Amino acid sequence: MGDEWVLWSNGDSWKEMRRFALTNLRDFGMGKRASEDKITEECQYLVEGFKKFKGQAFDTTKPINCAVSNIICSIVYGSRFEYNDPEFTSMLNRLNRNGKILGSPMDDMFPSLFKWTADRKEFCKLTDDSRKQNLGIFNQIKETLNPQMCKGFVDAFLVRKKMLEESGITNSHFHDDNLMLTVMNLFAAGTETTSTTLRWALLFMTKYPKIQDEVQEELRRVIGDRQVQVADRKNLPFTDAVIHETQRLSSILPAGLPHKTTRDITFHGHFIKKGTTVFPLLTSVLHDPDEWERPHSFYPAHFLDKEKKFVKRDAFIPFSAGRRVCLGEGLARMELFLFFATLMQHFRFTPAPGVSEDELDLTPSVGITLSPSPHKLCAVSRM
Ligand code: HEM
Repeated sequence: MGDEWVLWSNGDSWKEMRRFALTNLRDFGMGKRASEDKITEECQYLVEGFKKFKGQAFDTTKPINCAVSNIICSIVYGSRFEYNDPEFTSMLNRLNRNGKILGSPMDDMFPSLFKWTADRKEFCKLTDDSRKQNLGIFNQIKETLNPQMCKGFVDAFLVRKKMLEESGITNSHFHDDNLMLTVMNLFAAGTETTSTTLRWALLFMTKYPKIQDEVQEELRRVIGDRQVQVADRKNLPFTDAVIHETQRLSSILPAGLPHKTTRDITFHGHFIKKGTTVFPLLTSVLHDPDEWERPHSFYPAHFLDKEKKFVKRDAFIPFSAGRRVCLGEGLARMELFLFFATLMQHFRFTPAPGVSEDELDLTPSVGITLSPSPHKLCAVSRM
């Protein structure tokens, strides 16, 4: 990844922005109740979106992207979008295309050559369009800004910026560039990852109908027809194990995000010079044959003990670990659980007519994340 695209930043600016994002995301959505309400509300829109296909085969990408993205939009901007709003769809289309470009081997491994490619030009144009669109949204937010009633992250940032300016502080990290960078990073980091994981989960359920049966049976027995809640998770060990196994096997960010060493270091006997770019290969842990009984199969029992109770595994690190661990882990886990369980309650997922379960292809398509190859599924209503 070219240096200037590194997610977030380093040093004091990173520290301050990460702290502010965590506090405010907690206030506007990552706090358990607020985000649960937002996701629950969005679950209903997603179910309606799926119902529109009346059991016919369709590509799940768009409705899932919209639902997931709406959670981050309501936290960041303070409101959600309709799935067919052109402002929203253009935002998502640019994000998807840039995800593909950023995941190309050229960008990841040869950033200096990437600078000269046509993809790079397209990437810059799309990023510029997103910036302009965000500027428009920020201006609208500024017009109605009420410091006593912040609706989302952007409001809170603008209020803090104004407060610092009024007290004469001119060199703070709360400037327009950091607002733009943070909002674009939250939007990118919070959409494609969770949405791709959900699409893998539905594909696995379609390919392995007996596992789908077991999830639906557990949901029927424990929840019935009512809306599933985060508090139900502890009573749904099989469903929880299926979600964890989806994240483990799909390993959507196989090489994590690149980091630079801040000093010379010897790691496992290898000397690494200060300033070296390091890729933490998450897949080497998520698929490690010394850690997992069936590293390359979809095997939810990895996360169940003999009594079929859920068990945590140390080698489960799809969100990475350490100081730079995914900032949105809590939110992502909540989204995955509520969206997945709700979809399982409402629909039976089957392959498109004429396609057998065996024919469903699990070869990933390479982009900034590893996503399922293009495919269609039928969502047959169960309620
Ligand atoms: C299934 C969903 C997700 C997965 C698998 C995932 C995974 C990751 C990984 C592996 C990293 C890199 C950590 C490192 O640098 O070592 C990361 C960073 C990050 N993620 Fe996530 N993520 C997910 C969802 C989200 C969501 C919903 C948000 C939105 C709030 C988010 C925001 C971020 C941010 C801001 C960073 C950069 C943190 C920093 O550098 O301080 N992620 N994520």
